[in-house]
Amino acid sequence: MWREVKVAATYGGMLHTFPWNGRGSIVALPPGDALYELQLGLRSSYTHLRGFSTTSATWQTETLDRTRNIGIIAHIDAGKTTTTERMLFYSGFTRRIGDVDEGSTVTDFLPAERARGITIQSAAITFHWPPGEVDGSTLQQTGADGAPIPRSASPHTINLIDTPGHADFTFEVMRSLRILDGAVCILDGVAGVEAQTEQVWNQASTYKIPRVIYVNKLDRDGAAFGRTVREVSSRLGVYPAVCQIPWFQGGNGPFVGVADAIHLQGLRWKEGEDGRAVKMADLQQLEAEEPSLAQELRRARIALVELLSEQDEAIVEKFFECDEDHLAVSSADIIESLRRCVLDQSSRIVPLFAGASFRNMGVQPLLDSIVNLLPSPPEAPDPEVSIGGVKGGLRRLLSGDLIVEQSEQATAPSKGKQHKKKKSALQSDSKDAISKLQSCALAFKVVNDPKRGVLVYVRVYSGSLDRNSLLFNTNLHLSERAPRLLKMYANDAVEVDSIPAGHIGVVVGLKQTRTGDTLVSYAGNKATPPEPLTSLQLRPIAVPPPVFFTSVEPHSLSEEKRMQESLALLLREDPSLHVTMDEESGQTLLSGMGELHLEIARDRLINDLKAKASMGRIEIGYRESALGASNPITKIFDKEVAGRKGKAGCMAVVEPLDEDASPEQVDQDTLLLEMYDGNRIIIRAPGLQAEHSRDEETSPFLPPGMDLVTFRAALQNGAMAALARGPQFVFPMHNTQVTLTVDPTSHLFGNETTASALSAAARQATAAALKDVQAGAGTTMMEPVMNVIISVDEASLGSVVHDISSSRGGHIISLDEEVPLPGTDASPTSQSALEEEQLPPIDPNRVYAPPDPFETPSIGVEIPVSTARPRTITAKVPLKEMVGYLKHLRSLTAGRGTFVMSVDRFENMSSQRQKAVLAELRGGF
Ligand SMILES: Nc1nc2c(ncn2[C@@H]2O[C@H](COP(=O)(O)OP(=O)(O)OP(=O)(O)O)[C@@H](O)[C@H]2O)c(=O)[nH]1
Repeated sequence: MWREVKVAATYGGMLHTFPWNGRGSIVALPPGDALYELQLGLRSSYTHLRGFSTTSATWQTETLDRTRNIGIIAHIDAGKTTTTERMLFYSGFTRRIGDVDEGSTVTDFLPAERARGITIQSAAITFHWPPGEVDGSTLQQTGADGAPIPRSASPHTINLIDTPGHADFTFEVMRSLRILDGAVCILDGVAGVEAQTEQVWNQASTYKIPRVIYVNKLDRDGAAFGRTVREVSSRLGVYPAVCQIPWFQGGNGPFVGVADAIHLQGLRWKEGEDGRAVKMADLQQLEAEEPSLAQELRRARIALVELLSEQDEAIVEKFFECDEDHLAVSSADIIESLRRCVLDQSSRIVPLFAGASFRNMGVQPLLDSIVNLLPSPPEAPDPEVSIGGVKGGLRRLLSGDLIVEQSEQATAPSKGKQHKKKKSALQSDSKDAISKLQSCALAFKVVNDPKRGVLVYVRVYSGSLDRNSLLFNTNLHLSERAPRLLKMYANDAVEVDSIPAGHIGVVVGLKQTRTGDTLVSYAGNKATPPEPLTSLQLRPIAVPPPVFFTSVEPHSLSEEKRMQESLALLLREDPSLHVTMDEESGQTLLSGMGELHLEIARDRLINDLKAKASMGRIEIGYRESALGASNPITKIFDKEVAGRKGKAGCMAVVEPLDEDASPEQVDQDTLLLEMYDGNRIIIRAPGLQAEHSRDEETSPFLPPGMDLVTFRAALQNGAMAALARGPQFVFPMHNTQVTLTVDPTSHLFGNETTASALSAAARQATAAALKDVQAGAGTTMMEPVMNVIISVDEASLGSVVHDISSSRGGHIISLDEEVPLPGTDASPTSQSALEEEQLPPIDPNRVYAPPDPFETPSIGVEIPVSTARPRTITAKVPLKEMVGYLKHLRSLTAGRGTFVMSVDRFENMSSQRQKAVLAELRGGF
C-alpha cells in the first residue's frame, strides 16, 4: 500500500517529477521509474555542484525569478543551524549532515561559534533547490494540459543568510534582515512563541519581509503543535495557515512525519535514517492506516481553504468551480493562493509547516515552500532608501517618482522666488544624477577570511556591480575599486565578472568598507558621483548606544600597532562595537551592546585575529550629563604639530540637550547640526556660508587648500573627543549639546590653520566649557535603563513581578501587551509604519489548530487563553540590576522563563544611587 521512494536530496524533485492529477495528489507511477529518474537527477546535481569550486560561474544565465534571498529567523536554540545543515544536505551541497552539538556545521564556521554552539556571524550560503542546474530558461508555469506547475518543479538558486539568534546581536540580525526578500521563522514546538521570537518577528515586520513559519522539535516530549499555532495568532498577530499537521503514530505515539493539507497526503520518515527516504500516502491510504490523522487532515484542509477564501478572491472562484468541496480544490491552486497572500502586504496570513530537523523530518517540504511561496527579488517589497534628506522606495527613485531635492549644505533654506528657481534646477540635476547610477549595493557583512583576506558581502539592488568598477561609499564618503568579485558557497568561492541586481556576492580587496555601508557605481570618470548620489543610503539603521565597555591592553608596546589594526578590522565587521582612546590615560576602550557581544569580540580579537592583547573586566557604560549651561569659552590653539605650525581658534558653549526643542539658532551660518552618541553638535561659522557656493573650495574665508567637508569634520572630531570624557566622573557625556562657533575673521589664520589645529581648538574649547559646567551647575551620572520583556508561566508571574519591582528597582509597564522593543526599529520611518499598523488582535479560539496529543479535539472547543499562552511582563529596569538576570529568572521559574531586553534610554541617577555605584566601581564588584 505504501510507496517507499528512496532518493537522496530530492524531495522537491521527487514530488514534482510525478505527474499531477490536477487535484493536488500524486498519481502512482510504474514502480521503479521514478526512482531511476531521480537517482539520475541526483547524480547530475552532484557533478554540477562539485564543479562550482573549479569552474568559473556566472549569474548572467540565471533568471531572477528563480532566485530566493532568504533568511532563517528564530529564538536562540530553536534549531536554525540544525535545519540549515539539513537544507544543505538535501540540496546536495554537503555529503554529510553537520551536527551543532559536535561542532561540525557548515554555517557556524568561526571557531568561537563552533565552540559555543551558537551562531554569531551571518554566513551567506548559496545552494540550489530542487538540486540541478539553474539555467536561463523561463520558468514553466503550466503543463501541457494547462494545469499549473509549482515553482518547486524546477531548480532555484537559494541564497540563505543565517541570522544570529542572540539578543546581543540585534544589530547583526537587523543588518541581515534588511537584505532578505523572505524569511523562514523557526519555532521550537515545545517552547512555542518566546519573547525573542516576538522581537525578531517585529524586526522582520519593520522591513515587511514575507515569511513562512516552521514549527520544529516536534519529536521532543512536551511538543505542543496546536498550542504553538494558537500562540502564533495571539502573540505574533497573524493568521497561521496550517499547511501541515504533525503525525504522531497512532495519535499519541512518537512523531513520525507530517500530514500535508496542501497535497492531502501523509509524509513519513523512517526513524534513525538521514531523511532522504520519504514514504508517501494519499488520503485513502491514510484513512485505512491512521483514520484519526486522516480525519484531522480533512479538517486542516477545510480550515486552510476557508482561511484563504477570507483574503483571496481567486481561491473563492476555484472553490465554487469545485462545487464547494474543500478537498477538491487543487494543491496548485492552493499554493498560488498562499503565495498571493504571502506577497500581499495587507494580508496577515502566514503559511505554517511542521517538522523535527534533528530527526531529519520535514525539511524537504519546507524547502519546497521557500521556492513556492517566498518572493523572488523583483517581487519583494521596494527597499527603502534615503537620499538628499528624502526617504522612499528605490524603485520609485529610479523610475523618477521619488523626487529628490538636492541637499544643500546649510540646514536653513533661503526663501523666496529665487529659492524656488534654485530648487527646480536642483531637482533636474538630481534626475540627471540618478540616471548616471550604474549600480547600488549594500555591504551587509564584512568577514575576515584567513585565506582570502577581507570579504565584503554585498546585496546588489540595482544595475550590476562590475569587477574593477569604482565604488563610492556613501557612508564613508570615499571611493574604492572592486578588484575581485566572488560568488560564495559557504567556505567555497568562485570568481565572477559582475554581480547583477537581486543577487548576493562578495567583493574582495576593499580596504575601508564596513558592514552596513552603501556602495554606488556611476557613469563618468569623476572621483565622486554627482550630487545627490553621494547621500544615497539603502535601508539605513539606527544603532543604539553601547552599554557595556572594557579596556583593551596590548601585551607590549610593539604589539600596539597590530592590536589597533585588529580592532579596526573588528569594527569594520561589526560597527555596533565602538573603540575610543582615552587621551589622558592612553587606554583603549572597546564598547558594545552586551556582555556576550564583548566576550565574542574578545574571542575574535585574541583567538581569531591573534592580537597579543588582553581585555579588562566588562563594565556597564555609565554616562555623564550637564545640569546647566556653560559660559561661552574661546580657545586659540597655537602650537607646532609634527613640525608644522598650527593656529586656529574656536568658541564653545555646552548645555543640556532638550531633544524635543528645536535648536534656537539655525540659519545659513550653521554648517552642521547632528546627533552623535546621544549628544548634539552644532557648528556655526558666521559669514563663511554666505560666501560658500556650490563649488565648496571657493570660499575666501576657508584656509587655503581646505574644503568645507574637511573644515567641518576637523571641528566635529575635536568636539567628539572632548565629549568622550566627562569633567567629573570621566564617563562619556550624554544628552549634551555643544555649539562651536568659528569666526572667520578672528579664528582662522590663513595657511597656519590646519585641520589638526582646528580639531585641537575645538577639543580644548569644548573641554574647557565642560569644566565650566562642572564648576557651575555641575554634572550628574546617567545609567542605561533597559526595556525588558519577560515570558513566564502563570505560576511564576507573581514572584517575577515582585522581584523586578522591589529587588531590582524596575517599573512594570504592562502585562501581556505586545510592545515592540524600541531600538529594534530599522529607521524612524519603519517605526512609524509599525505604529500605523495597529491591527486588531486575533482571537486564538477562532484559529484552526489540531489537538495536541492527550488534548480533546479543538474544533468547537473553547481554549482559555490564559492557559494557552505564557504571560508577558514588560518592564523598565536599570541595566545594572539585569546583569546575571537569566540565572535568577531560571531559578524563579523552574527553568522556563526567558527574557529579551534592549536599551530604552539613559536616565539621571539619584545622588544616593550614584554614590553606591561609584563606591562599587572603586572597590570592584
Ligand atoms: N529533539 C530535537 N532537538 C533539536 C531539533 N532541532 C534542533 N535541536 C537541538 O536544539 C539545539 C539547538 O539547535 P541549533 O540548530 O544550534 O539552534 P540555533 O537556532 O541555530 O541556535 P543559535 O545558533 O544559537 O541561534 C541543538 O542541541 C540541536 O541538536 C529537533 O528537531 N529535535
